[in-house]
Amino acid sequence: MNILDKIVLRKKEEVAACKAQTSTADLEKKAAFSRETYSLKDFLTHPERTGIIAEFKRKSPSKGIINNQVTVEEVTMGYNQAGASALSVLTDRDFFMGHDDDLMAARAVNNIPILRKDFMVDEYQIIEAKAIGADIILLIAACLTKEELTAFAKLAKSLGLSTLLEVHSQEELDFSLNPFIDVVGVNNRNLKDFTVSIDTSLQLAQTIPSEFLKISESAIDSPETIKILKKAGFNGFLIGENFMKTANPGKAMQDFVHQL
Ligand SMILES: O=P(O)(O)OC[C@@H](O)[C@@H](O)c1c[nH]c2ccccc12
Repeated sequence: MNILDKIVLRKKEEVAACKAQTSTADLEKKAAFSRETYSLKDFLTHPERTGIIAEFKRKSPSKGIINNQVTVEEVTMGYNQAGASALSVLTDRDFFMGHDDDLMAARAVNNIPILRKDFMVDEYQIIEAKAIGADIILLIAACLTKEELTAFAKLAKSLGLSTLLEVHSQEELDFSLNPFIDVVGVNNRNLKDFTVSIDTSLQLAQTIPSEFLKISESAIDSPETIKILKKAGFNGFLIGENFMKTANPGKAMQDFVHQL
């Protein structure tokens, strides 16, 4: 079984356990559930922001521990000050050492959009995303059907959340677009075997319909790469490890941004 299948299998068990503990009616009573959300599109195109979606990630299945020494508050505030258009916070526990509490902590100290970085397999998690203070959800085409992608993005829209659709191939792009999607992300990392290539973004850039903003995700480790991706038409760049692997991720982002 590939790693993505393993994560999805585990996620379905986890969601079933959460549902048994907390009803959606209870989630809807949380203070954050009724907050005004920030729009990903607005912040990606804001002239004073960099287009970078900067990620807080302690650990990943492909790299193991990346950084377990920093706090989510210091890192996300550093990213925000360095000009991030949005923040991405992993909330998956078993494979990424993340937690819903991390997102809530980031929410408390930042006024820019936050992506709940997790594997969405059930509508429950979208209501939960709003209840913990997220603004954006990720829908991964590699683990959802066309019907799920439409229903999930539609629900997100009705809650005021932005949807980032993640694709890795032309086949995925062909079946996964729908009118409720806000932004299309091309993942340079294949989630089934962990191989990475920026060419994935460069190739798919041509065929993403122009009404969608485009972001390139993963394995971006130099300002030079951003310049190439911008030329290819990308509006946003999701970066995690390159900043998280340093002792001061906010400072690392600031230095990176100065070279753009
Ligand atoms: O750390 P990187 O290589 O800069 O990648 C960040 C982000 O793109 C990556 O964490 C990611 C992209 N899509 C995902 C889906 C699930 C978990 C993680 C991801």
